[in-house]
Amino acid sequence: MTAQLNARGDVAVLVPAAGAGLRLGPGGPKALRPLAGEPLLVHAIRRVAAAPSVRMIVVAAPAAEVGAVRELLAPVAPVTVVAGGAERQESVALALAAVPAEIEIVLVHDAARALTPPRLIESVAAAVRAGHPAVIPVLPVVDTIKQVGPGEGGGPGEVVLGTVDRSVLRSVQTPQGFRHDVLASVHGSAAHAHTDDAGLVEKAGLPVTCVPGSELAMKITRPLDLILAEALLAVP
Ligand SMILES: Nc1ccn([C@@H]2O[C@H](COP(=O)(O)OP(=O)(O)OP(=O)(O)O)[C@@H](O)[C@H]2O)c(=O)n1
Ligand SMILES: C[C@](O)(CO)[C@H](O)COP(=O)(O)O
Repeated sequence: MTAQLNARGDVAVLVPAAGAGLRLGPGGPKALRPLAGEPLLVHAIRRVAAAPSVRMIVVAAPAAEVGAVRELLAPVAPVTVVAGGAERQESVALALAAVPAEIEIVLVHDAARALTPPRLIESVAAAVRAGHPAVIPVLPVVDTIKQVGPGEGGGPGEVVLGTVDRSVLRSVQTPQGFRHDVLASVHGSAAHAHTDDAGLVEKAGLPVTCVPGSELAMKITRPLDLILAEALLAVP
């Protein structure tokens, strides 16, 4: 049976959580590492489940942890847990296969963006509901961005080839939202690896619409991010 939250919701949220977390340093799978005493995945799922549009959550867990993740999340929210794959894209495809056809809006959301507020989930879902086939939350880029290449003579070090106009660049977050048929079609025909799901939609020539992202949706990637996330949790 499909685990359901709000039966009147029209959104399924896929939560890829099968990554190793290599950039976080030694330890278990990232989604299961603690933040203020609870696994990152628990923080993430609690916030997803609090978004009123969400009818179903599918978590892609590390293959060896499927049972443990089911037990961990049982008191948090009704979730479907599947085994993830070797790459994020594969984990998303495996989770997508568990979503029934009648759910028309599918969001893909990293477990690593554990503090994403429910209102961002709602705003992405609303934009898909309004007719956009693919929607991403974005933030402006704050650093100056340089394009670099190998130095002369192929020696060590890089040299700057140019400065990119940052006013046209955006930092991309999750959840990314899609019409179910669009996401299924681009994942079904994906020939190349992409770092996000919207990349597959772009490749298929469909428009991807941006909505304002949130600083709270930061991706916990490196050790400093855990410290920042803990500080953010302490903000009333
Ligand atoms: N094979 C994979 C790889 C990643 N992910 C998930 O995709 C999200 C974004 O990935 P990232 O934050 O880069 O996590 P990791 O791949 O675990 O990080 P690293 O590259 O440092 O190992 C995470 O929630 C991660 O668990 C996944 O489900 N399956
Ligand atoms: C999907 C994503 O979070 C958008 O910013 C990001 O691309 C995932 O990062 P990864 O390092 O490729 O897993």
